[in-house]
Amino acid sequence: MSLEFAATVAERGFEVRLTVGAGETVAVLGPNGAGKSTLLNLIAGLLRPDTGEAVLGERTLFSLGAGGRRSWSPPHQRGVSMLAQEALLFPHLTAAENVAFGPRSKGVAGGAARTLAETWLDRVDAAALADRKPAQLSGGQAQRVAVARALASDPSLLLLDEPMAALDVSAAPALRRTLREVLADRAALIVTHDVLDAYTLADRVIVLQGGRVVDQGPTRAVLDSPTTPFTAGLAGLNLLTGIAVDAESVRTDSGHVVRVRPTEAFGSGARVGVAVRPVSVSVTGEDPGAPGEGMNALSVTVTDLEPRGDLVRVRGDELSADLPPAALAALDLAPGSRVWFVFARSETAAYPL
Ligand SMILES: Nc1ncnc2c1ncn2[C@@H]1O[C@H](COP(=O)(O)OP(=O)(O)OP(=O)(O)O)[C@@H](O)[C@H]1O
Repeated sequence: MSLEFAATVAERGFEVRLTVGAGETVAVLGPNGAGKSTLLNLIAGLLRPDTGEAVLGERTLFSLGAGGRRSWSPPHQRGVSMLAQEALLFPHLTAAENVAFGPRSKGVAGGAARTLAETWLDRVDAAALADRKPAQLSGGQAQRVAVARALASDPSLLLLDEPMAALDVSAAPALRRTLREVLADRAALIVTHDVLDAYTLADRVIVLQGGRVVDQGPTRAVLDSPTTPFTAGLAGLNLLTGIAVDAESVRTDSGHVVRVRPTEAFGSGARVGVAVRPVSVSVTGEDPGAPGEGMNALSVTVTDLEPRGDLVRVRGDELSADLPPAALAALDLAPGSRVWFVFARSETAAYPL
């Protein structure tokens, strides 16, 4: 079943229109305060928008026009299930009783509800946990049971609010695998801060910022060619923005001319983005002079240094470089150092914004 959604909430500066196709999983990305929880709460019926309309399959979730027809379905009549960061199971019920609770409250008889609960627990690899109380479950196990509970009521749309966020890193991969299976043929929206979730679980991503959709499209397309600094940061890419001089060079907003891999995707004068991986950027303390045809050398002031795994990220005004610690020691870098960031034209991807 598909979702057509449009809503405004003036108090929060929220104005979003989106669709989720039948069987499609859409990841919702965005910085803190972007409106991700607001979006889920509007769909779930926990928050009423000022204006807008949402239709899930044949069902109108709300229709609140200025003047026109006004309707509003309460949360339990929406065919929507929400999976939160915490499993939020009823502590006095067993895992199976927790899963059976939704079907029971819709009138499914005890035996049938129990069978349904066992089927769903089995689907999420939690059959062995059926008779345990929540206090006897690990965080990952409890979240698995919560997935079964969310699906047992056969929702038309599943909402997931950072479902892996509260789990320790060792429990997250197994739950991600389970979600990958259960989301395969299901309409779902997943709010996440983790780009891995977007890559592994979502067909499409929507990027929210300041209550608006600032970017959307197939996951790979959005993350490979980011149009906002936020999306570039998520994708682990540098994003330079500027105006195309011709098919192979771009004048960045700060006035550098960058040679890019030639492309026919835009003409001169177009507004473009140039993505470069930080590992493709090297740093030198000596003025490289005029670099070769295929190279770029940008004079940069170092703003900060941040350890990232085996590498250190050196941030400059508009670009970052990831260097091994030994290379860094040889350069004697500190915030305020003047250096040159060097990268090959062949390591860039330029695209219209
Ligand atoms: N209960 C509330 N009353 C009024 N404004 C709110 C309320 N909750 C959130 N807001 C505001 O609405 C905007 C969107 O917040 P929201 O919680 O939806 O963002 P988010 O993307 O989920 O952020 P985070 O990643 O921090 O959870 C923010 O400006 C926030 O301050």
